[in-house]
Amino acid sequence: MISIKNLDQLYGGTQILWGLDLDIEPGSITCIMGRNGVGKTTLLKTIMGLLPTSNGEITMNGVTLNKQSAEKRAYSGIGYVPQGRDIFPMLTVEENLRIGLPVLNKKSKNKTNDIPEKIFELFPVLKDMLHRRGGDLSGGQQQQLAIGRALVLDPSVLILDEPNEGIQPNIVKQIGDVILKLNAEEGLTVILIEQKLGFARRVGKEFRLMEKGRIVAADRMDKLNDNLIKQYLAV
Ligand SMILES: Nc1ncnc2c1ncn2[C@@H]1O[C@H](COP(=O)(O)OP(=O)(O)OP(=O)(O)O)[C@@H](O)[C@H]1O
Repeated sequence: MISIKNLDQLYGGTQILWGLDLDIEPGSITCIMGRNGVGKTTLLKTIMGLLPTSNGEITMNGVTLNKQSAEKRAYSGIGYVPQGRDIFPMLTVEENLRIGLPVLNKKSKNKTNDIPEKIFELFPVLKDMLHRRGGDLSGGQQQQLAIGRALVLDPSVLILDEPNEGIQPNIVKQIGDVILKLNAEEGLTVILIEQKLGFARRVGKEFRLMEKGRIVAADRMDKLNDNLIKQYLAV
């Protein structure tokens, strides 16, 4: 479904991604893993169109994304939850969630002013906190809001950049449960950067290990062995 071929990415004169190849199958949950600074976030931002594609090709369902804006990619069904969440702190939870409605309405025949009930079923806390400002929520609640906001767009692919960074274990568990449920029940394709091995093993079906801007190992999650961990993940 998403296919990346020979992708280079540079910041100014510094090359970060080097001829990177990556295939993401529909309905998969793929953990992108690797030490700090290997280019994981840069890869996700390039898939999302937040960085221009320097060289190489990114396609989704056979359509080339290279020249499409991030907004167009969101319309095409790619949801993105950035590192650090990026919710609007001065807007209420409801206002944060409503931001996705114009995209949803453009995609579907049934126009709505209502936030899909599904979001509140997945994250009940968002209903309880509907009128609170985003900035007043805890870190874990903000992460749930950021994921909820991405899901309002009804994406077919959800991209998450370290969703569990700095979040308490019970909310990490809930986020994992939501990812597994959406994947099992709706076939949602998920790509996430994950540093926590336990979470990656529980939720991920596939792994891709990165080093120095390249994918250096790719397999099913049950094949992530101690040698690979030692070589590419241990610090
Ligand atoms: N806007 C930028 N301008 C210049 N260099 C950047 C920029 N953003 C990231 N870099 C550099 O690109 C390299 C890859 O960064 P990136 O954030 O993609 O890595 P990462 O694997 O996601 O790391 P982490 O696990 O620490 O988030 C790093 O050396 C980083 O310093």
